[in-house]
Amino acid sequence: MSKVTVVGAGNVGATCANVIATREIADELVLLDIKEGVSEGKMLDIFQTATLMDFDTKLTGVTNDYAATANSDVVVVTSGMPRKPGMTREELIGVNAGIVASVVGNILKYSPKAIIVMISNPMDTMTYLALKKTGLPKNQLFGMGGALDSARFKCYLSKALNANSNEIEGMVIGGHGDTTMIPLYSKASYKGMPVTELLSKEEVEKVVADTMVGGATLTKLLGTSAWYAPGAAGAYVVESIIRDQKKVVPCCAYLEGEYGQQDICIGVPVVLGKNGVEKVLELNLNADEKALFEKSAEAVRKTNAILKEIKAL
Ligand SMILES: NC(=O)c1ccc[n+]([C@@H]2O[C@H](COP(=O)([O-])OP(=O)(O)OC[C@H]3O[C@@H](n4cnc5c(N)ncnc54)[C@H](O)[C@@H]3O)[C@@H](O)[C@H]2O)c1
Ligand SMILES: O=C(O)C[C@H](O)C(=O)O
Repeated sequence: MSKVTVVGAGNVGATCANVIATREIADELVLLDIKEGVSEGKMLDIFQTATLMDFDTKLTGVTNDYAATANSDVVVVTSGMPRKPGMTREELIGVNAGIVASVVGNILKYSPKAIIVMISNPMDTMTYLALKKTGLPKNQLFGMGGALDSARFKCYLSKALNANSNEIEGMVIGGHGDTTMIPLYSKASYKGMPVTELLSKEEVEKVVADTMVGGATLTKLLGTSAWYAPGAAGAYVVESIIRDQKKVVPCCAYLEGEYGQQDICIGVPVVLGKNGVEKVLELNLNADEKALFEKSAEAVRKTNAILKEIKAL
């Protein structure tokens, strides 16, 4: 029997729960929020699609009742404020640091062995904060950003190539920020053909730029940040853990020397299985990509430093 909890029943949390339920990724699913009745209502609404969508995941919605989350195998943290148009993710640090710290403490009281997936923004820094606060081993807590950014990269590549996005390989590493993401176009391919041989330099540059501001573009269109792809990306990483699929997914993992970095959580390809982050894969980056990774890590470190200034760490 597998059990998953999603904390935060807002746009991303409820979408993630909906995908987990409809795809029957877990036997049991709990959704928790501090807003009275919201999780209960959303889970009842999802339950009422069971006969229409043909699934039988056991669903529970609770208001701040962590006892109901006990013995979860995986917990997804989506609680916190989303950005508004014109804001960066980093500006959310002050509000979200307190929320994330209290949520992970509560989760561990009832599910000390749960694999924790951080989604709240600024995600790289929230992952670092949660890891430092809890002292959990690095396999047990990581952040989701690269799965989403890579899905966006493949979406923009498919548009540029006029090709099926499922037949495109592509990965985004680095920080989950408008200026810190690194879409690895040199390694992206369509059916084994490098995209750099299929698109002009200008076309590739546009795909990269669009990917990096993928979240900001949607925030401008929607008035708040996106949820369908973020929620599905959350469910995707949960599935790899619950089903021990060993998928290679770029995730925000704690580095101890890999990619020349120490004491930082940042996006790199990892193997995701029942133990969470089971391995960090070291890609052979070219000189430009290495320089971009260093710059990205520097920016993430700058945001992490704010945690001390605001006394969150
Ligand atoms: N990492 C990513 O790829 C990614 C993608 C999308 C969104 N996000 C981030 O995810 C977060 C959620 O986004 P959203 O669009 O769902 O926002 P939202 O406002 O729709 O939902 C957030 C929910 O968190 C709840 N919440 C707040 N404090 C809580 C607490 N202490 N305990 C439990 N629940 C609490 C709120 O009541 C609300 O329902 C934001 O920080 C956003 O920036 C990250
Ligand atoms: O853009 C945001 O602020 C939310 C999220 O990080 C995203 O990329 O959709």
